[in-house]
Amino acid sequence: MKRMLNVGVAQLGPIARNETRSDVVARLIKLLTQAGEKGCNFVAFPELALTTFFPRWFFEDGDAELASYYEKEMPGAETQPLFDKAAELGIGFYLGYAELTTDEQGNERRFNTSILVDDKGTITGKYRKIHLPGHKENETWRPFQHLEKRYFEVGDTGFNSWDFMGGKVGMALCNDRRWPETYRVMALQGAEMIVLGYNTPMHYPPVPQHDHLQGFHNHVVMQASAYQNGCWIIACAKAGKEEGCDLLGQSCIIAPTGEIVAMATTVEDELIVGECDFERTREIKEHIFNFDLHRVPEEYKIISAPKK
Ligand SMILES: NC(=O)N[C@@H](C(=O)O)c1ccc(O)cc1
Repeated sequence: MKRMLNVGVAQLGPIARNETRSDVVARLIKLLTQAGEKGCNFVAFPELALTTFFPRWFFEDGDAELASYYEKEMPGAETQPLFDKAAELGIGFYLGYAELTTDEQGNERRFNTSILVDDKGTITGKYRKIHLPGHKENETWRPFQHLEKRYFEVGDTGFNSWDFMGGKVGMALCNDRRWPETYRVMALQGAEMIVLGYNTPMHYPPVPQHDHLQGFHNHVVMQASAYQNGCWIIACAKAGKEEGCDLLGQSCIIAPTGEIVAMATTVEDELIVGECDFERTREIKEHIFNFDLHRVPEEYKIISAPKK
């Protein structure tokens, strides 16, 4: 049997602050249906795909609006229709959302989370974002905030690779994609495809002279990482002008050679598709980056030493 995913990347345009979950889920279902018509059996949605990107605003702890952005169950009442439609169409998917959970001690925990759902509608894998960008306190000098470090804990799942729909698939979220370790830790577990969603502001307040490089940095890290790890990379943006903040588009499918094989051309809801053959990872994994033959981990120890 061919080990292949027909991938749809369902880029989203902006989600307004007052848009309801049900309205957003209707947009996701529309893209999912288009993907089905194009023969896809897997669809990637963005990071925090169910609401506006709320870390751009400062909220006091306990604020009701802040609380409204987290999912207490997955699927919940508003997301169940997405799971139902995907299972009906036989499409697996990746979805990012804000997760609120209660641990065994009764403490509330908040994570920036993604899941892999298979073509039968079963949640196969969960990932909680590890590289949280931004800051914790209200920094009023910024034109907008980036309070992921306030609203989420560092993920406790680690980077994993799941047996998923014929291949080995891993997950990451947004800022994780800038870090080489993200991909290498998954590739060392055999990952053949890494799926990730992102919300990337075009304006980077601490170093604005890099604003024009957002698109370049997005692709340079992912193309190099696809090649260096012999993986497909599926990258899905939430894009466009969201509540006054410009977000990068350029959602893409990157082959294990590092080549971009499909890319979004708008900053709106847009589906791009590509055939991803897991066997193509062998062109890289068995040759130039054959880890067993050519890696020299004895020389890399400093990378995993604890921070001073
Ligand atoms: N949602 C994200 O993880 N976005 C990040 C990224 O694009 O890597 C990011 C990084 C630094 C910032 O100051 C703001 C946003």
